Amino acid sequence: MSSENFKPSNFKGWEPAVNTTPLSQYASAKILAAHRDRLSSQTISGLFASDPRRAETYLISAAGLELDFSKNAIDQPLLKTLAAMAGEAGVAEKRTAMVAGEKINSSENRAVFHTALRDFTNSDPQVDGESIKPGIEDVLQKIRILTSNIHGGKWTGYSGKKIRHIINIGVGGSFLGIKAVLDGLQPWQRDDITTHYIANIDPTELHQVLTNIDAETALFIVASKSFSTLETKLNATAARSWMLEQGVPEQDIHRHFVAISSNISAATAFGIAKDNIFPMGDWVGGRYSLWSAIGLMIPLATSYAVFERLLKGAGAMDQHFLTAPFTENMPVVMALLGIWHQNWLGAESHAVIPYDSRLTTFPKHLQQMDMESNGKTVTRDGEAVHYHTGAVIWGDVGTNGQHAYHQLFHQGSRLVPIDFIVPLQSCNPIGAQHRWLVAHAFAQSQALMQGKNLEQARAELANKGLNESQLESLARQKVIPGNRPSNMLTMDRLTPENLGALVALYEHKVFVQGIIWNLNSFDQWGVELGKVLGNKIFDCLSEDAFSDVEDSSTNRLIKKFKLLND
Ligand SMILES: O=P(O)(O)OC[C@H]1O[C@](O)(CO)[C@@H](O)[C@@H]1O
Repeated sequence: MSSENFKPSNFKGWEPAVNTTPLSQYASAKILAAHRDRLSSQTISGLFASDPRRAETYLISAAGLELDFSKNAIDQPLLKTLAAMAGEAGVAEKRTAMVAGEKINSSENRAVFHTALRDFTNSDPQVDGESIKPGIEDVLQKIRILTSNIHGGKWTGYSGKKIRHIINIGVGGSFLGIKAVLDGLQPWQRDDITTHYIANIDPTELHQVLTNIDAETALFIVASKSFSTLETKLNATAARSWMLEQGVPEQDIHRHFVAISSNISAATAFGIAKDNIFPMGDWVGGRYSLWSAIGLMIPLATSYAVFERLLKGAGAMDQHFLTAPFTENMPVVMALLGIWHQNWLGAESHAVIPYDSRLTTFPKHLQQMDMESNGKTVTRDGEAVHYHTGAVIWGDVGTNGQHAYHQLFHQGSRLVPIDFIVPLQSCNPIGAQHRWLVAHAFAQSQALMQGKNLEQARAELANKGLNESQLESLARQKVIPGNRPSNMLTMDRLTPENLGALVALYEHKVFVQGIIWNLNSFDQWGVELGKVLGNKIFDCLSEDAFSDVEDSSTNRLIKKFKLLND
């Protein structure tokens, strides 16, 4: 499907004008359409054949990462035009505004300043004319002290035993980033601490964690920027009750609960001791908050030094993002390629496939970071968009995917651009396993590009001795179109620094795309309606008599639930 076929007006109540040129507010968009026509007669393999230096030309190194984007159907004129569009959209100006602490989250009137949390330069980040550096340093110091006290046994549970189980209670941005990072930091995790997560409101999750910990050695971290998230509040209340049931004296419960929030009064009202609350500024967005005190579990499960290395890696990517020209800027180039694929070539999703088991949760973190940021259809100025915005982000680790959905990548009818993420050295080398893993990653991107034509398929089958009539139909089924784009993102090893840079890379990619699509990437009004209706339906499920909600399907479901549960 090309973008021209996208007809949002098929959806009632959401009828923006459909423009035949996507992003036509930019002069460069018209030229991009011409580039698409020009390049439609080329293949990626053909571009390699005509340029022996292609692999070096379409390569960016920054902050320990290397992006090889040569296996995309792009050339220099196209790249320059895409970069010009970023210029027209005001990416540079917005980038400056972000790191100047301006309130670019206009609908919530907030600054977007997660970069200040990992800024190890001599700059003085300010919000509302006030330096936020002293506050950042105070919180880091508080984290450092708690980490040292827990590891050193100075902070113990009520019975004097060392803390052995740390449980993060938080959801969305107060969960996914922490889990993605801690999975990545597995070689740096302490042996004497086990980490657990309670995110979902599903009681099964709570049950599974509570049956695997021991109250005397448990520390719960209630992570909630707003301290109003239903899931987190309910789970924290349940965990508190469970601790009391296990015999933790009420007066000692504070030794088992800490919280992170920008809503100190709500955390205090919940019963968290004031000294145990780690504040965060409202200038940190939830999905960008792992760098703040929300990431507390990271140093607790590893060490403060590792947390700092993670921050420094992200800071190095920030510096690259802030200074490199657009055509040599890793997040900008990834953002532009994404927009090219979504808006000009009709891709609807984007797959992220890490070839490292430690990055299993990373695509999930990206789903929140990207889809909650750019899953929008109204511009910053309240106008309906006339183009596709955020892609469906998905993925899982290779090689598992090769035995599942990679078939669709190779022969499916949809275009799915892919980021392969490959650490070139393993932290857990066993035999030739890692060499095989990397071989498969490289082979996937090569196969996607090269494909297999009918002649090749015929020749293969003829070699196997198939006769003409058997051969023809089978050969067609074995054709692999090829010419499918992918990025190869490599690093020497998955170190704390490289992991920090990787997460920051995608944050900036999402930022750039949001600017070009003219969205406010920092609010999430879409999730609110479900919360409101959830409250209403909860009342219906709980009350003896309930007045019908608007549709008969939901009414029937409510009645069925009540029949089974009341
Ligand atoms: O940290 P909080 O305030 O509990 O919010 C959790 C998550 O809920 C959301 O607001 C919406 O689902 C996310 O943006 C956020 O990360």
